[in-house]
Amino acid sequence: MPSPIVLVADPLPAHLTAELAADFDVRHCTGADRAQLLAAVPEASALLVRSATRVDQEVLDAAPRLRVVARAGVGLDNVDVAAAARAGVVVANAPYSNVVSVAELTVGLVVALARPVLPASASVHAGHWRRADFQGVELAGNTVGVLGLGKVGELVAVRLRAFDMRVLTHDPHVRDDALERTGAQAVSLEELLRQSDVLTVHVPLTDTTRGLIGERELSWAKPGLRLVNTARGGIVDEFALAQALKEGRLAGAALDVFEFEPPLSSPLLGLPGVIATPHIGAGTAQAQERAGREAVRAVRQVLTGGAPDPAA
Ligand SMILES: NC(=O)C1=CN([C@@H]2O[C@H](COP(=O)(O)OP(=O)(O)OC[C@H]3O[C@@H](n4cnc5c(N)ncnc54)[C@H](O)[C@@H]3O)[C@@H](O)[C@H]2O)C=CC1
Ligand SMILES: O=C(O)CCC(=O)C(=O)O
Repeated sequence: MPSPIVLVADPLPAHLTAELAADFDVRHCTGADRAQLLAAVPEASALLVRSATRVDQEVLDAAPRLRVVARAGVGLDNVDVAAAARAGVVVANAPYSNVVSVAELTVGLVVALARPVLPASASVHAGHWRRADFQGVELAGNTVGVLGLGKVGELVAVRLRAFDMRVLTHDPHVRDDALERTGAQAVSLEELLRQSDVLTVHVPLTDTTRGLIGERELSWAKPGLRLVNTARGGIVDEFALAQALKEGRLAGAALDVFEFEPPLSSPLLGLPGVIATPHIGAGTAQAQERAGREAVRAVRQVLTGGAPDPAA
């Protein structure tokens, strides 16, 4: 009997896909466009993705043999989980694989907004020595608002408490033990914006969180707010954010994620005070190894008939 086909649609560590190739027919279509994906998927029993490949009804309809979609990462907004369930396809993600990496990048971005490290470095490289141009603010004593006190939000809160920041949070499902571990105080979304010097976004992108931080919410912002989003584009309205930055109501923003990636037409690109990174929250060797390993394990479990771990 021919080996089941495992289609690798986004880049994963090569040694992990090589391990799978010992038992399955592993085929790669990383960097493929939509038409190439739709042409490759009909034979596949398993599909391995990260965040770039959209697995929607069209892909599922084109894949009658598909048994598992394994997401080497956390967010499942690129997978139509309900449609997969209807089609009897298991969806597995890697919920703890990269949360430390995302939290660490977030803290780095919070620091980089408070102290203008990036423009100062560019200036020195350009041959200048302008110490007075790069005055920042101390984080100690500032208030950070953590929007979404889940796995990443909690790690961020604990790390920023170590900077002597006061931590507020807004999360409709917040658990008491998370508040205890972080020392965060739960407030309404409006209070979070009114009181925070730094707002950091850690909610998933869903129908209810799309546009959660828009024009109205930014009108509540404490003057000089610095905003960090390492969760998903689409949660923060990019046009409303650009307007608030242009009007000087916000002091800066750091974004790892954009509504459309790459964000070629984002109003935020080129704005002073905006730090932009190319969705690298999970971009560490350790996170990629863990996420890839969990995804590969899920594929193996489903294709060999073991009980799969459900998506979290
Ligand atoms: N930049 C990157 O490379 C990465 C980004 N992410 C993003 O980070 C997000 C968060 O990850 P985790 O912390 O692991 O998820 P999680 O599921 O552990 O936590 C999310 C939290 O958001 C809360 N929440 C949901 N709706 C909310 C709302 N309307 N207002 C306030 N809080 C709300 C939930 O109650 C939960 O506590 C992921 O969904 C993913 O999109 C995750 C990994 C890598
Ligand atoms: O590295 C990736 O695929 C993106 C990570 C991510 O955004 C996630 O795990 O939700």
